[in-house]
Amino acid sequence: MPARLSPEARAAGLAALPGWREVEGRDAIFRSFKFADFVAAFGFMAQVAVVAERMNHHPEWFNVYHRVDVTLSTHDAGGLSALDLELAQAIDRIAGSLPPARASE
Ligand SMILES: C[C@H](O)[C@H](O)[C@H]1CNC2=NC(N)=NC(=O)C2=N1
Repeated sequence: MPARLSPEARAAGLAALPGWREVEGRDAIFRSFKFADFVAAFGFMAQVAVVAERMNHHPEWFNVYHRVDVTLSTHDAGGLSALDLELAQAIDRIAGSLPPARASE
């Protein structure tokens, strides 16, 4: 069973994930992504799904058109664990490998 991060580990982990923010009133982190279009957003979700399944650690997410909102927390630990930091890093790598949304969007 994954353990919740200590305050020090949490602070260090979040410092290494500048695109993510803490969720108000919940021990979780959040990031919103925008992609070139719906197919790119879905391709992102498909790639993340493979990593999440391999880790047995799954995101809470919402998709509308080219946007994907991702929330990470470890349900079994009741808050943030190292698995969330690891999955967030993997998610950022996948998102960074895809074409970004046009600046106007
Ligand atoms: C039974 C299964 O291994 C557990 O429910 C796993 C699945 N994926 C999970 N994902 C997340 N985010 N938190 C969990 O505690 C978790 N637990």
